[in-house]
Amino acid sequence: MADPKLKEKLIEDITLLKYVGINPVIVHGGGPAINKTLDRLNIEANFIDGLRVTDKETMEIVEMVLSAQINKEIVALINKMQAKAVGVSGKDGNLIKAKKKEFSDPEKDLGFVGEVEKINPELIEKLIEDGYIPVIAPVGVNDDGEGLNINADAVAGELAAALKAEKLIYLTDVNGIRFEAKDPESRVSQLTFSEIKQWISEGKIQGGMLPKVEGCMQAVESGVIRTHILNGLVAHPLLLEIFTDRGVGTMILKD
Ligand SMILES: Nc1ncnc2c1ncn2[C@@H]1O[C@H](COP(=O)(O)OP(=O)(O)O)[C@@H](O)[C@H]1O
Ligand SMILES: CC(=O)N[C@@H](CCC(=O)OP(=O)(O)O)C(=O)O
Repeated sequence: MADPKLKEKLIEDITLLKYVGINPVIVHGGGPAINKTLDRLNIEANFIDGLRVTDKETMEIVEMVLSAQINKEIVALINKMQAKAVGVSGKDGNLIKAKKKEFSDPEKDLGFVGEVEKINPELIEKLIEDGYIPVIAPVGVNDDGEGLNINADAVAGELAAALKAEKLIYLTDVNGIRFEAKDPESRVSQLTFSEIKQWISEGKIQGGMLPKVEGCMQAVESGVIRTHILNGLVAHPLLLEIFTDRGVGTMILKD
């Protein structure tokens, strides 16, 4: 999504899906954009296990960049293409009820980082019914109405499960899950739950790929029929996956 041309092409394909009767729901991230703004403000970005350490000041930036900047950029692009989009964060309609993410190690405190407690999908269902493409920023809300920063992959998995989506598709910067993370030729077209658990324990799946496979497994357990991890850096990944038999990316399956 950092490449404006690729972003536009992708959004075009999403509007095409809507046009032919499929109901896409977009969950976006924005880690690099948050880092850029923090850098401009001379605030240091810190991560523990791939999650951003989010103090109050950082949370203000996270919410601003995700909900106001990235979200509205995507919404405006869709609307420009004659489709209808509405952008929301987890605060709207209590869409993403969240609680602070706690760790067994009490030394580990990420501040305003949350995990999903409950998705209230009614608002999204209503928007779909009315012909809109919902665009969702991964900010949750706690019981006190405070925003919590949640990994976008985790939100997408939870949301697909709550919506009983037919498909969950993660777009990333590699051609799928690989036996050797750095070797594109070692991509596998399918991976089962037990293989995933094995690969995680052997360190073959790690870093940013972890929340994606976890999201896929959770979605499948909740009734989502197909889950995929695809390369967002090639042309038309969604169309290839949905409308052709070409095996792009990796599909996650139950054993
Ligand atoms: N087995 C694996 N196969 C492919 N990529 C992997 C694997 N294990 C870890 N990764 C890493 O996961 C990254 C994708 O996650 P991430 O950087 O969070 O992407 P995004 O920003 O698209 O969500 C890849 O660039 C790769 O470095
Ligand atoms: C808790 C946590 O780390 N939240 C992420 C939310 C955005 C995100 O997930 O963006 P990407 O998909 O680009 O990584 C963050 O602050 O960067």
